[in-house]
Amino acid sequence: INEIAIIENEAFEFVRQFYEETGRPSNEMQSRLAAVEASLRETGTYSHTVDELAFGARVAWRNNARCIGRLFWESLEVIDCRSVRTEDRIAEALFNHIAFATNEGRIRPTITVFAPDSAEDEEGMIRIWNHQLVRYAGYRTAEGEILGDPASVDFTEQCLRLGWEGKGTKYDVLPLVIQIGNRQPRLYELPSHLVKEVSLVHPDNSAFDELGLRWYAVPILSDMALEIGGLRYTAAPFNGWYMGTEIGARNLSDVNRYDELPRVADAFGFDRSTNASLWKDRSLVELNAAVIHSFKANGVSIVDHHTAAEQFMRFAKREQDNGREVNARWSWLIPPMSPAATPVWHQENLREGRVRPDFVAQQRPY
Ligand code: HEM
Ligand SMILES: N/C(=N/c1cccc(CO[C@@H]2CCNC2)c1)c1cccs1
Repeated sequence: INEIAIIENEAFEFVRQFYEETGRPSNEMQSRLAAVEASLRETGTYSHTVDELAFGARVAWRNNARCIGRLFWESLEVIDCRSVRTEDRIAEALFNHIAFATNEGRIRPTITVFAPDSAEDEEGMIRIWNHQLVRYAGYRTAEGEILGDPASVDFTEQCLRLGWEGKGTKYDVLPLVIQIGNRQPRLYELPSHLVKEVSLVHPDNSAFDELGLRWYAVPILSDMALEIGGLRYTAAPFNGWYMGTEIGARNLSDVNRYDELPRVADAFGFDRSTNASLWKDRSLVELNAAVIHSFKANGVSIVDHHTAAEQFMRFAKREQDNGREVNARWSWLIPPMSPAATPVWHQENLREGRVRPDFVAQQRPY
């Protein structure tokens, strides 16, 4: 019973926020509140209207303390797939998400929302096992080395266990793994024409191009839950565009990721015998410059960390002007490269609290 009371509190708070923030009449709010209460009493759950769902997804983005890209929260494209109930049709919807969001490179921030874990005719919770819809495999080799992305080793081993066979290259795109309830998870290879990738080249140094570095165009997070008004959407993949440092200062440069800084340094002839040459810093700058240059040259949306930081400051100001508190975690909002050279670094009064709607981490399904 108290579980229903908790859902009811969250539901009423969300419905009130929806009607007030969108300027809908209060008499309509009252009748909506009564309908939600009746549904909770009869079935222990309720359903969002399409407008409530879209508003909730956008506000969840606006609320997330760790996102630097929130200036554009109102333009999120919301695809309602709550009626899609088979693995095959979920896979089809995910293919459509990739194509729609990629948009030939003019990336559209998009979320596809599948049924919540409390849906009435539920056949079981829907989970996408992938961390992101597009990501590279990581293989532990016989010599104890890792080929590909070390961050993907566990998931890759699950895919192999479930019957997938990778090509065994450094940049193998992983399959989708979709599970409903505790049924056998189903695997779906991504059609290659859907997966846009960017080969990384440097504007001033062709020796860099010989490194053969590349990355995929669109980051589509698929393992977080979207919580709105007491309902939990356990499969709600969402994408924006990349901030360059994610690829250049973490994914390709972390020692426990692709660890490419030594090879970048050698392509520029930096002195790697001493820290004092700042060869790692020089390599980070050149690698990140190559990422931004290559994405733009290929017409793929990307934002540099200075522009992204300025956009966040504009977002924070606009929220304050609208009388809303900004939910923010400083340690995530500063970029991993030249953080003190961005205005976010010097922003003192950033606070974080528990807000809803929001995106939340969920337990790994494997
Ligand atoms: C439009 C361009 C966007 C940019 C440039 C951007 C940038 C970022 C960056 C750099 C991070 C930190 C990631 C990390 O350090 O690993 C982040 C976190 C996050 N972003 Fe955004 N974002 C964008 C759009 C979105 C959208 C559309 C959503 C959801 C609708 C979203 C939700 C989140 C969430 C939930 C996190 C925290 C993830 C976690 O806790 O692991 N972002 N964003
Ligand atoms: N640019 C992005 N970057 C990320 C946003 C959220 C999470 C991540 C990856 O998070 C991993 C888990 C925690 N750090 C790495 C990356 C976006 C992905 C989806 C929408 S925007």
